[in-house]
Order: sequence, then C-alpha cells, then structure tokens
Amino acid sequence: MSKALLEIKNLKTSFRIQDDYYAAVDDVSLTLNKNEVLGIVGESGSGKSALAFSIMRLHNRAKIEGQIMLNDIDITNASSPKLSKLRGEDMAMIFQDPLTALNPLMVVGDQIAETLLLHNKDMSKKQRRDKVIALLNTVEIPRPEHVHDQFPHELSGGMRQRIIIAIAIANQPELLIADEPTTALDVTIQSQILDLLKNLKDDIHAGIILITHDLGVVAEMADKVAVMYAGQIVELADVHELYRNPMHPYTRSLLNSVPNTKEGQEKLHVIQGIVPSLQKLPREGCRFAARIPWIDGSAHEENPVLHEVKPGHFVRCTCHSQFYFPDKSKEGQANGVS
Ligand SMILES: Nc1ncnc2c1ncn2[C@@H]1O[C@H](COP(=O)(O)OP(=O)(O)OP(=O)(O)O)[C@@H](O)[C@H]1O
Repeated sequence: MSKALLEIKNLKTSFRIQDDYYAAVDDVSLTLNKNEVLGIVGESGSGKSALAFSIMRLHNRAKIEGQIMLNDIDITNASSPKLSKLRGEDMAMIFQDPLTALNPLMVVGDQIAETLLLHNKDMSKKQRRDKVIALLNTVEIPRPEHVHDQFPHELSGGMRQRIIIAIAIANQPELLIADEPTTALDVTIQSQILDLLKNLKDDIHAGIILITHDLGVVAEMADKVAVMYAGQIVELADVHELYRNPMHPYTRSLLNSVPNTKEGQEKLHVIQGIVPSLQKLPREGCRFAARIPWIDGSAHEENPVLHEVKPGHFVRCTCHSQFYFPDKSKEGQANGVS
C-alpha cells in the first residue's frame, strides 16, 4: 500500500490557561491520502480549528504532543524556517474569514504574486503576472486582468474567498486545509464556493481536509469523515458508511438534528447542553456521557478508545451499543441525511 500523505498519531494540543494546560485536541490519530477529501465535523468548540492549526503549526504557545507526518516530514519537530517553506509549498490553508486573511493595503494580484515569489524566487515579473492571471481564471474570477489591480474592499465576499483559494493553491500544495471556507458568506455565495472547491478537487490532486458544521457539504464532497467531540475523534469512517450506519451517539444525534426532506421526519432531535469549555472538559471517561444522561453509566468505558467496529469504521466508547433516542419514534431515522 502506498504511503499516506498525512499521518497523525496520538496528537494532543494543549493551551495554557492560568496555571495548567488544557487539551483542545486529544488523542487524535488519522491518515489522509493524496486525492482524498477528509471531512471534519463537530459542534463549535469541538477542536476542529485547533486540529487544523496544529497541522499547519500555527499555534504559537500551544504544547503539541504526538506526531504529525506530512510526506515523511515530521511537522511536529520542524524548525521555523522549515515550517515557513512547508506552508504554502506543501500545505496551505483556506481560512474562515477572507477579509481578515487578506492585506487591505495591497491589490489582490500582488498578494497572490507574493505567495508565488516566496517559493519561486527565480520567476520573472512577467511570469508571475501570467501565473496570477491563470490562477484568477482557475478560481473563476471574471475579468481577471481588472481584478488583479483591485483592493480587497473593492471585491465581494465571494470574490475575496476566491482570492484566498487562489493564494492557497498558488504553489500546488499537496495538503489543502479548508477551515469553514463558507461560514462568512451568504447562502447563495456559499454554494458557488463549494462548487468551485468541488471542481478544484479533481484538478489539484491534493489531499483536502474540509472542516465544516454542514453535514450536507461533507456528504457531497468528502471521501471519509471524522466526527469530533470535545477534542477527540468519536467516529471515523468512509462517508457512505458513516451516513448509512452512524454509530456513536454524538454522530447519530448530529445527523438527527438536521432536517431532511425524506418522509417520516416528525421532529428534529435536539442535542441537550453544549460542548464544555476547555477547563470544564472531563479528562476521564466518555466525554459525551453528560449529554446522554438517560443512558446507563455502565455503558461507557472508563478510558474510551477508538474501536474498529468494521474495516475502516472506528467508534469511540462502547456506549454506542446501548444508545437509543429518548423519543423512541426518532429511532431508525439517524440515516436520514444522505
Ligand atoms: N489559543 C487558544 N487558547 C486557549 N483556548 C483555545 C485556543 N484556541 C482554541 N481554544 C479552545 O479550544 C477549544 C476548541 O476550539 P476550536 O476553535 O478548535 O473549536 P472548533 O470546533 O473549531 O469551533 P468553531 O466551529 O466554532 O470554529 C475551545 O474550547 C476553544 O475555546
């Protein structure tokens, strides 16, 4: 079997709050291959961005334990100059908010050219401009010659996100992380950006990590899905398997909280409570136990680990085998989103 593009083993990312360290990402292991899209889903505060920033090594003061390997390069222990070279060239990120990610004082064409220059010092000015125009075409910007010389504030939110995508793919990274790429955009623009990412997916041959709240987007774009809760992956499976056969109570609750157009959906499931803050996170036992109090405590493992319940389908904690929705009429509808 060919080697994975990205291999993460037992990653733990902790932030210092007052006098102690608290893990926002805890015991995360996963692999991603070239040309593969991994969707990461979970509620706000579940650690998705902390995971993405850990891979890019963009946390300044976090303590990172475990291992992140990108193409056999150990990112966890890479030096700052090495990381600067890796970012942009081997891995790149599309951020949530395109306005804050762009320099307001520089025309967008120059911002794309700057990224090219960082990793291709020998490119002539003319080559750079041609490449920028080609990239603007790739991200489907109309009148690229004109847009090249515009400032970010002169462009719409959707156009700005296209510029961010052009910057991210400028040096053909092998790993592309899109962290909620459509959150800051209105609904019609969201679908245009997702369509663009879908088209790019087949052209750039990168491994893509797509972080989103939107289970529909994951269903459409991802090959496999990791569901995160309170810093941990609670379920990981091929996308079809996960939607057909969700097992972890959190995955089932998430899927059942999404409206679908199929017949028989009487009422949406509400996941009681919220993801606890870092300092209040239970460090032992099943982290989801408090949100499914009707399930007997003995159903949970003392130290839940990911079990491979089927080839390639991993679930954390044994509580899934005893889980049911308190409203019995909802049982069996967990597969409703596809
Ligand atoms: N630099 C930091 N210092 C301290 N705590 C942090 C830091 N970054 C994130 N956290 C905490 O880590 C936890 C996970 O946050 P994270 O932003 O990764 O969640 P998320 O799943 O990406 O949420 P969202 O979907 O809202 O972006 C949260 O409790 C958050 O407050």
